[in-house]
Amino acid sequence: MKNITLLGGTGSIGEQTVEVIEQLPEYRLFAFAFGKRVDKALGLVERLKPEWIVAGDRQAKEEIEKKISYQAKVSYGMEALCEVASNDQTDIVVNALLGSIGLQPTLDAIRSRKQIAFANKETLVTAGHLVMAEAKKYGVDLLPVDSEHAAIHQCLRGEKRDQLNRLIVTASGGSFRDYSRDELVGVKKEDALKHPNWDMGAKITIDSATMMNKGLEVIEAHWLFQVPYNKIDVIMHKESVIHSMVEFNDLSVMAQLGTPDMRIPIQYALTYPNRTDFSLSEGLDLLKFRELHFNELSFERFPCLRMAYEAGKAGGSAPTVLNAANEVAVQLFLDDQIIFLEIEQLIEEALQKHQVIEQPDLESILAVDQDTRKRILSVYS
Ligand SMILES: NC(=O)C1=CN([C@@H]2O[C@H](COP(=O)(O)OP(=O)(O)OC[C@H]3O[C@@H](n4cnc5c(N)ncnc54)[C@H](OP(=O)(O)O)[C@@H]3O)[C@@H](O)[C@H]2O)C=CC1
Ligand SMILES: CC(=O)[C@@H](O)[C@H](O)COP(=O)(O)O
Ligand SMILES: [Mn+2]
Repeated sequence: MKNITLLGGTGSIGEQTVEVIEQLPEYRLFAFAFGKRVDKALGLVERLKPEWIVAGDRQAKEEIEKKISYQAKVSYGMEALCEVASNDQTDIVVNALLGSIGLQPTLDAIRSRKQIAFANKETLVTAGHLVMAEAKKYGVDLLPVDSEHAAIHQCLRGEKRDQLNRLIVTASGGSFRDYSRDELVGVKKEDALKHPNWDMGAKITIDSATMMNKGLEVIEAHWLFQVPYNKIDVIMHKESVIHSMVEFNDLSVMAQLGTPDMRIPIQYALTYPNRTDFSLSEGLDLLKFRELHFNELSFERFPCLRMAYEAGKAGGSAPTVLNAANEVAVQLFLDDQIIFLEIEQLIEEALQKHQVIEQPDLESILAVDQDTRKRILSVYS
């Protein structure tokens, strides 16, 4: 039996992870961490009865403690998140947290040599150099849950890394794929939240619409697969059937295809290196699509993608600023404090004002992250 600790259990990936675990007889949910959504957490923990529950704050802890129908250890806050991610009983940590808040629990899970199923891309964007150095030191594999990275991971299985030409990451185009720059001016939040192919959390759905999601994924791919930015291409593929591709030196291209259902890559990461039957959705029926489309992505139309490449190539603390500014700007948009196009403006300004620190340590990363957020928020409070 494998004990799973699920961080971000009330989220879109978290809830789908619970559904996957319910179908896997050799796996049990040992611990469940969430933020503020107590009633959602309650419904999920009552299904799988984890021994340990970690809430985001004291209020959520006290509330869930009162409502829960069985005996469980309940704690709260960052220290508890790190403790649960690294404790002896955990075999696999699923990091489905949203945002750079996932950095410290990830480092602690790595240092305790846990298998990690990794969805929390912001952590790799904010401090990829620290995470990968620790992963190397402790011999831990980060098994990608993000669909593009799960695809690349599968395309690379058994291949020699020095025979890789480039990664080709696919992008759906998000909610406003066919809009011109002018048409983006008056877009509504409700429309931005309608992703054409995936049902996901609010933040990543907005990231898809700005194309920052693909930018974050380029940086995530750089770190996970140790590939330089000039060997990572992005291509628009509106159907999200091909999840990504790898080109090798003999010009063979490997692609991974599948129904757009995140439970498939979640199960892949949990069961790796095995594959197990999957019964939660229908297999891919290419005849339903008949045609697959591919288009160029322009940096003029999608400046967030340009900024992500630039920040990734600049390195040091630049991606930390990119990520923190994006997290704050998206939240301001979701809170109706800014319009859609101001998201990219706030990020651009934050990057321009920042003096890049080379090889920042954890303390510097955390300071840059907080400072970026504070500077932007000071204008809106
Ligand atoms: N959704 C998807 O299909 C995909 C998501 N990803 C990535 O996976 C990650 C999660 O995405 P998604 O599931 O959509 O996000 P959601 O917003 O749906 O969920 C985020 C989770 O993180 C928890 N959380 C947030 N802040 C804290 C905190 N301070 N302490 C403890 N828990 C916290 C939330 O708790 P609560 O809600 O209770 O406050 C929630 O459980 C992101 O990095 C995203 O980019 C990658 C590929 C696909
Ligand atoms: C399901 C998943 O992995 C998301 O990151 C998805 O890729 C979003 O789609 P786009 O960013 O391509 O619109
Ligand atoms: Mn993705």
